[in-house]
Amino acid sequence: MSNSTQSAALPRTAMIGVGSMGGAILAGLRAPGVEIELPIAVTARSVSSAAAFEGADDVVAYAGESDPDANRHAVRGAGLVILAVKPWTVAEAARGIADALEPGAIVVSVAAGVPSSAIEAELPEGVAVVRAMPNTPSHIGRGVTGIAGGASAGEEAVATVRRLFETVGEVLVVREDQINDVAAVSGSGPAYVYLYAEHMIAAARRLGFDADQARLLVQQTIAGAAELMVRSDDEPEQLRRNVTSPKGTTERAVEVLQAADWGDLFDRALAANVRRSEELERGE
Ligand SMILES: NC(=O)C1=CN([C@@H]2O[C@H](COP(=O)(O)OP(=O)(O)OC[C@H]3O[C@@H](n4cnc5c(N)ncnc54)[C@H](OP(=O)(O)O)[C@@H]3O)[C@@H](O)[C@H]2O)C=CC1
Ligand SMILES: O=C(O)[C@@H]1CCC=N1
Repeated sequence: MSNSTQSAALPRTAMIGVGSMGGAILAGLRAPGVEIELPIAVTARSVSSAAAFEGADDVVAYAGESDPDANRHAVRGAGLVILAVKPWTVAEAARGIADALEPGAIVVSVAAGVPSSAIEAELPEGVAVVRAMPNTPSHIGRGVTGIAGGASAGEEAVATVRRLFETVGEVLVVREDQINDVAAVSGSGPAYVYLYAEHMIAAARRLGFDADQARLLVQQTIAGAAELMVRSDDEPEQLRRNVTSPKGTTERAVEVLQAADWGDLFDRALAANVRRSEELERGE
């Protein structure tokens, strides 16, 4: 990797689809201090989604509903193109932009269950395809993204995509056959945390706290515990033991929780997630 690849501003970037995930990456890219050639071009299907960017000087938005060539307009002049549409529409989106892509463009797909080969089949020679599996905390620069180059992607393309996702959090380069596992752990992971938060808030309310009180107690507990885990050299198990005084109150609650066999529960949940990626790969 050359020094210029490491230090240069990110190239002009187009984002095809700017919903939950595309929007989170975009928010991270628009944060102060991120060096990227502007404007970032984004597309949505509906006029109402694109209208959210009216008046922005760093983003230009197109809507397929009013402009059938929206995606093609967006990718013109872009060195990086992020496909952030639903998995079952990725191949069609790639086909639609194929002849408008800049030579040497890098196409990054964040879709679950869409192999790079399926995207490469729609694109001209010389376009590098990289898979990425980010997560929504990218919105605040705290994402984690697994990336894997397809057969068309050389080291430099993977390095550029790495720099892209490093602007919105941490990056792990993996083999493409590990992307489904990344989706199961960290791509979907925030949902598991929010599910835990939902249940803790509901349980706190049943103890008698009002909605604001319950939200404050649970939100700050999760945020504080997560930040402590990130900053500490201790493993989560030790951090748990630090809370669990012998013969104390935590011990009793943890005993109840452990009885639910979380190991088996998480094995089954992650396996179900991976199976869904495999179904998507088969077009189901
Ligand atoms: N959500 C997540 O946490 C994660 C999602 N992913 C992947 O990200 C991808 C997008 O998921 P998500 O963001 O949740 O989905 P959303 O439904 O939130 O967003 C989809 C976006 O695509 C737009 N869109 C639909 N069709 C087109 C089209 N033909 N051309 C341009 N834009 C179009 C939609 O526009 P409109 O708003 O007008 O409908 C919307 O902006 C999926 O492939 C998913 O696997 C990966 C990791 C995590
Ligand atoms: O639920 C999904 O399919 C996407 C992929 C990972 C997170 N969200």
